[in-house]
Amino acid sequence: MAKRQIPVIVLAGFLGSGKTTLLNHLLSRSGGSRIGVVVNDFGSIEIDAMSVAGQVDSMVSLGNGCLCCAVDTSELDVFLERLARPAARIDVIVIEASGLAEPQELIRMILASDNKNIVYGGLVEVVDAAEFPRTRARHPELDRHVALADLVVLNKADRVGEEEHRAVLDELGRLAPGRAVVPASYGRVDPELLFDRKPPEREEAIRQLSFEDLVREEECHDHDGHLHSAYDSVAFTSPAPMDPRRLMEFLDHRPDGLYRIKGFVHFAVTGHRGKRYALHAVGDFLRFYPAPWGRGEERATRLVLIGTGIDTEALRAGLEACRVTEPARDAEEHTMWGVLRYVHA
Ligand SMILES: Nc1nc2c(ncn2[C@@H]2O[C@H](COP(=O)(O)OP(=O)(O)OP(=O)(O)O)[C@@H](O)[C@H]2O)c(=O)[nH]1
Repeated sequence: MAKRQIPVIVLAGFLGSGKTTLLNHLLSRSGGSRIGVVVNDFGSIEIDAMSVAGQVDSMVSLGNGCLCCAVDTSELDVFLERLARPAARIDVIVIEASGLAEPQELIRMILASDNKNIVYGGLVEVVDAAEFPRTRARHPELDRHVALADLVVLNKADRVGEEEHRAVLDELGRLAPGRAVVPASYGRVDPELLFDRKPPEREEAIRQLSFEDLVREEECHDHDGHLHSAYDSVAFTSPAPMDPRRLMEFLDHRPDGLYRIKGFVHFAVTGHRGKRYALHAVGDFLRFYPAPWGRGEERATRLVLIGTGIDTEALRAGLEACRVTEPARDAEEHTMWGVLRYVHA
């Protein structure tokens, strides 16, 4: 009997659309299936790797740079090999691309892989319902990403009204005719949609795509047209706690081009020292998510800022100015009020 090949699914979507959230949902709802995960961060701190729940033995992380350019087929193969070895007992592999990756490059790499144990399993494109019209206007290449998708997840349905939702759905229908578009909130899709999707016509579509992609391989290695070529990132780490008021001042005045912030913040404030504040900014959206620090986890702030036309040195200096450098007692609780405004969903 032929050995079953492990499907490799590419999970893509623009910065902050909800890929890690969807991945965590899949991991928590995988039932008996074992999911191998490859995460890829644009910044040099592996925030995504730290945000993927409970993955230790079946996750590999490729930090610093988009997978589509920073890694070539043979390097990706090494990681896929690790996950696809029989001892790992993996049923499906999900590659979470960075929010600025070119999905077609990843697909091309998977199709060009020498690994006989894996097979390309499709592209899932996550779309942020609230941001899509604006993001698309700035990055028309997103239309192409949506058009390549086998499944489009229209995420953050909770953030838009009925009319806006319908308009984005219609637009996606035009961009990816005949493709499944699944509305979701917090990435809560039925895992069956991803793991068990093999209608015959899809295989044909993939074959055509592979041919085109491989023929265009040379052109594709000119990365100037890639989404990430216009973006810069700042990675900031500080063992010193952050001053909540100064940090809020910094966040409230973040420049327009600074589209995405993610990571964890350490505050030395009475009643909050034991909490790791996950921070997410996506466009105008800003949220903190407090959760206890892990046992033995180093208390430090680790942030990645990603944007276009940003002054990276000024941003770094701005964050450095938020550090509490003088050793003192914990700050009083009311200094956290500005942060707490952004805690509830
Ligand atoms: N309101 C709302 N927020 C969501 C939803 N899905 C994700 N988020 C929030 O959006 C932010 C970004 O989510 P992530 O899952 O980190 O997005 P991502 O695509 O992995 O981000 P990058 O890796 O930076 O590209 C987080 O604050 C999430 O909690 C949703 O359906 N509704």
